Order: sequence, then structure tokens, then C-alpha cells
Amino acid sequence: MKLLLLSIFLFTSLLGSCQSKPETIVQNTQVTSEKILIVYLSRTKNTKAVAEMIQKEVGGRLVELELKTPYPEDYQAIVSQVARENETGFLPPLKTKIHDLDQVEVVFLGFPTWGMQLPPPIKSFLTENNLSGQKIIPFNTNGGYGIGSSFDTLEELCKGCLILSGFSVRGGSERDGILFVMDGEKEIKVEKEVKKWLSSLKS
Ligand SMILES: Cc1cc2nc3c(=O)[nH]c(=O)nc-3n(C[C@H](O)[C@H](O)[C@H](O)COP(=O)(O)O)c2cc1C
Repeated sequence: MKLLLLSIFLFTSLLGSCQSKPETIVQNTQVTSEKILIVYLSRTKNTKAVAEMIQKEVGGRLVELELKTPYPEDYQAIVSQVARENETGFLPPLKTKIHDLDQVEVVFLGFPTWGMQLPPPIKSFLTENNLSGQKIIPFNTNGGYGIGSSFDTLEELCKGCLILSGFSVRGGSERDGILFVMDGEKEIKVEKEVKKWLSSLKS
């Protein structure tokens, strides 16, 4: 009898794990998990943590953006480099190439606020890839000063895209030596906020 019950349990668990994720509804449209891309830039892993929370809820392919030439480890050095890139309009080339972008319908695009702007690698991503016709859903972490001009720049650089309501939350503050914060109580709180935001995107 025990053996029979165990077999039934194993069979149903296996069945559960084989089923694909239920479809997510974005703006009244059903989207399967294969058509969702979650792409993000993250240095101290706060934005990465939010990206993983989104993936836990909606499935999709998770891709971290990496540069051909990585930024310096030193905080002051990266701040100066980013300021120079913003001034000159330099777009740092990406090592990450996205395959089968034409199969994607919804792109969750995550980034930290850098110098109160959209980070240069995200500008590179929007320039190197054709996202027109796709639904773009931005998400952001920042050191407490908000999104700055980042969401506006996204609109400018992605004219043919449908940009949906984004999400932003306070992350670390590298300037003050606060790096990764998305654990413990904070993680639980942000996870709840992410779920609430995701369900607001349905209608
Ligand atoms: C180069 C650089 C510039 C930053 N500029 C800002 C800023 O202008 N405003 C702000 O609120 N936070 C700023 N921050 C802090 C980050 O936005 C914040 O720590 C974020 O959570 C980092 O995300 P990550 O852990 O995914 O890298 C900056 C961080 C770096 C490294």
C-alpha cells in the first residue's frame, strides 16, 4: 500500500515538474514563458535579485548583460568612466548577444540608476538590438535617488516599442559602502512589491 502511495506521489510530482509554466497575462494578452526575456545589468547584484524574482513569477529567459571590456572594480573609477561615456555618447560594446530576439514578445529590462541616468550598457543594448514592436517593461534599483532620467531615455531610444509601467526600488548605495541588500526582510518586502506590480500589468 505504502509503495502504491509513493508511486502515485512520484508520478504526480513528476507530472507537475514537466508542465510548462502557466501563461502570464500582460496587458490582456496571454504570453507563454518562452516568449519572455528578462535582461538586466547589475554590478552589485541588487537588480539581478529583482530579475530573479520576476523570473520566479513569470518564467522566461534570464540574461545578464556583460561588456566586452568590463568596468573597473573601483567605485570612483566607474563613476568617472560612466560620466565620460554619458558626456561623449560612447556606447560600450556588449559581450552578450541575444539569440532569437524575434521570438520574444515581452522584454523585462532591468538596470540600476547610474549618474541619475540610464546606464551606458543599456543604451548599447537598445542600439545593438532591434526591439521595435515588442513590449518593454523596465525595472530599476537605485541608491535612494530614484530613476532619474532613465525611463525617459528608454522611451527615446526605443521609439517603436510599447513601454509598459515600470518598477523601481531602493537597492544598495555603493558610495556609502552598502552593496547587496536584497536579503532577509528586505527581500521578502521587495518580493511582495514585485508580485503586486506584476499583477498590475495584466490589465
Ligand atoms: C557608477 C554608479 C553610479 C550610480 N549613480 C547613482 C545615482 O545617480 N543615483 C542613485 O540613486 N544611485 C546610484 N548608484 C547606486 C546604484 O543605483 C544602486 O546601488 C543599485 O542598487 C545598484 O544595482 P546593482 O546592485 O544591480 O548593481 C550608482 C552606482 C554606481 C556603481
